[in-house]
Amino acid sequence: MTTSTRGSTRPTAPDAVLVLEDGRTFRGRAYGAVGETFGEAVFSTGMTGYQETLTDPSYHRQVVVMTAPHVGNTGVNDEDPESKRIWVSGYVVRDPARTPSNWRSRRSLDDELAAQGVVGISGVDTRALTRHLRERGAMRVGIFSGEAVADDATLLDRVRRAPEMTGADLSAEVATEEAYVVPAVGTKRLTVAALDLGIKGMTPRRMAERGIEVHVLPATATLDEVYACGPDGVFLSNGPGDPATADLTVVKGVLERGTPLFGICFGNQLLGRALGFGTYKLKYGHRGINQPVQDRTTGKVEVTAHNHGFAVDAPLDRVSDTPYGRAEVSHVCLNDDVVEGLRLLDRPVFSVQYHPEAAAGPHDAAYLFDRFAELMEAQRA
Ligand SMILES: NC(=O)CC[C@H](N)C(=O)O
Repeated sequence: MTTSTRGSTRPTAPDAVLVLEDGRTFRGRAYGAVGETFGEAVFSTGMTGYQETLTDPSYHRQVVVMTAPHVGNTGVNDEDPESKRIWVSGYVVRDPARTPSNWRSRRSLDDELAAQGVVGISGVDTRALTRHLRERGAMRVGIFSGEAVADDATLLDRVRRAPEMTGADLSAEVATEEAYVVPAVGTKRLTVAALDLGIKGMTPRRMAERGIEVHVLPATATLDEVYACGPDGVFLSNGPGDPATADLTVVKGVLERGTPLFGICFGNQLLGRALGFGTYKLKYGHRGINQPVQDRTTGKVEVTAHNHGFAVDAPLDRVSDTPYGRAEVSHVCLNDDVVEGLRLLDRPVFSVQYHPEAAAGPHDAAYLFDRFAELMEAQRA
């Protein structure tokens, strides 16, 4: 490990080009690894927390455009990653830090991206690119640098042959292969079985801090495997891909048994589908750490972290009858009225579309982990 925090944004980095599937191109310099990459172009409005974004498994197969103009200022540390590696398939920034500076910094972001083989591009007018994605919607993209650069028509053809996000089944590609346990901090109060569909590291930690022992299970775990640890509750994690592709057998099995259930993001979408609601692709999604959400059970507004491109299609104005009892939309995004949470009225089951684990992000929604613990304790009593 190098302890140098000097910047290494190479003044001589090769030319790079970003090609969107609708034919628009942006030119810049290679940032991180030199080569080529493909994915879905999405933008994140977070001004801090780039390490948490890069290592969130939900970003698998997405090329993330940062709207904050300066990226990499605090370098890369060993404490903030949300998983063992960077998952974004590409990274787009305007003006990378030349000299990262922070007491925790170990390396520059440029070096880290290169070491992990992540192709990026800098020097892009990310404002223009973001406005384009807002108007036209998230779409496929390719980044090409060094020897991968060719004429625009050839590159465009390759972008158009890359797989789409709609219909992508990706959880098993990012989830743990082996089950593991995150022990409770202090006295153990409860046990949770957490289905890893692309879980962020902070999520089991937030539960552990509340005296919960978390058994993290592979995405492919069966219902018997979920119940093998004798859980007080079941957790459905965030994750990449299209929720319409997910197998709902375990979720439905948990709902039938009436076990307390909490889901985040992909987990909210799976719960929604198990209840009989549809999911659909948003035009350009919500990504960032400054999204206003209202908790309709208390009326309170919270500022929250988001990363979702799909959403649940459930009525905002009435209670719905589902195979598992009455359900309602518990949280809503104040920017666009997108469903941000669901809850059952007759069973200890709820979920949110955003990220109460707050890594990185505001901590307004931490109460949801307390709510989960209270539901499990009430069920036990
Ligand atoms: N963070 C997540 O869990 C994302 C869920 C899903 N892949 C989406 O884009 O909506």
